[in-house]
Amino acid sequence: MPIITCQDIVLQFNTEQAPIFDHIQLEIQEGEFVSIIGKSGSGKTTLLQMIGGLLTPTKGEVSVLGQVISEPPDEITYVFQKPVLLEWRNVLENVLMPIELKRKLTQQDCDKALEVLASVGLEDHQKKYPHELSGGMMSRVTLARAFMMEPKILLMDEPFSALDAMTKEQLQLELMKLTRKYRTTTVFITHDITEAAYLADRVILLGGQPANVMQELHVPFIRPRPKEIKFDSSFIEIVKGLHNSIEGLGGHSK
Ligand SMILES: Nc1ncnc2c1ncn2[C@@H]1O[C@H](COP(=O)(O)OP(=O)(O)OP(=O)(O)O)[C@@H](O)[C@H]1O
Repeated sequence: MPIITCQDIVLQFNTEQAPIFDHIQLEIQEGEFVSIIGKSGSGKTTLLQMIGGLLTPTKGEVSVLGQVISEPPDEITYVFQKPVLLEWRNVLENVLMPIELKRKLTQQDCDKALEVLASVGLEDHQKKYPHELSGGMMSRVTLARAFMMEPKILLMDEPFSALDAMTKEQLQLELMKLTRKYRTTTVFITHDITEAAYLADRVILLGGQPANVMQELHVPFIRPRPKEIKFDSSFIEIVKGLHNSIEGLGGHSK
């Protein structure tokens, strides 16, 4: 059984506007890493919000673990483009926050937080406050906090788009390791086609008006992947193919 199912999704924000989606059908399997690409305005964020239970479709259903959802399910954690950290809490306290919102902290929680911080290279920065961190470090804290809850499903909306190329590459590797370690099903929005193909088992291209899935492409390399695969000729062919598919759709590129 798929862990996420979008069945015949239509979404209309208001009656004066045309629908955004045209009966979208989508299934995501447990443990799968799916990247969503598409031109600006093609509905990537809106689709992610529906999967996350933040928006309800006008027609059709979104199911998570076999249950039709009407609110954000507990199994889902969201990571946004801009790191959202509490300024008055240090790195460790920010990472522990989702647990604290649910229950009293234990020593095991602190040990776990330190372990997750170590896996994103922040073991020596746990006492720092957000204003003392670089953009890449803030993204790492956000990643650590997301994995602290060991979410079954992680929804990520352009999480690395504001980072420089080297930091982005490092975070891609860390994300790949963490999703494997915790067997996290991940849906990842990006405008970076190389990033989409590098991280994902499957790339989904949204397009059209109203939008639908225009192409689904399985990336035939075992994960986790070394970063050098980006220079492999068969990988480059995949990226080129996706690029041409997006170009072929018309509309605005970002
Ligand atoms: N709250 C809203 N009310 C009305 N229309 C909306 C609303 N939110 C989004 N839209 C419209 O839905 C469409 C899809 O928007 P969405 O933000 O999902 O696209 P996107 O592919 O994520 O874009 P980008 O790549 O620029 O972030 C756009 O035409 C947008 O104007």
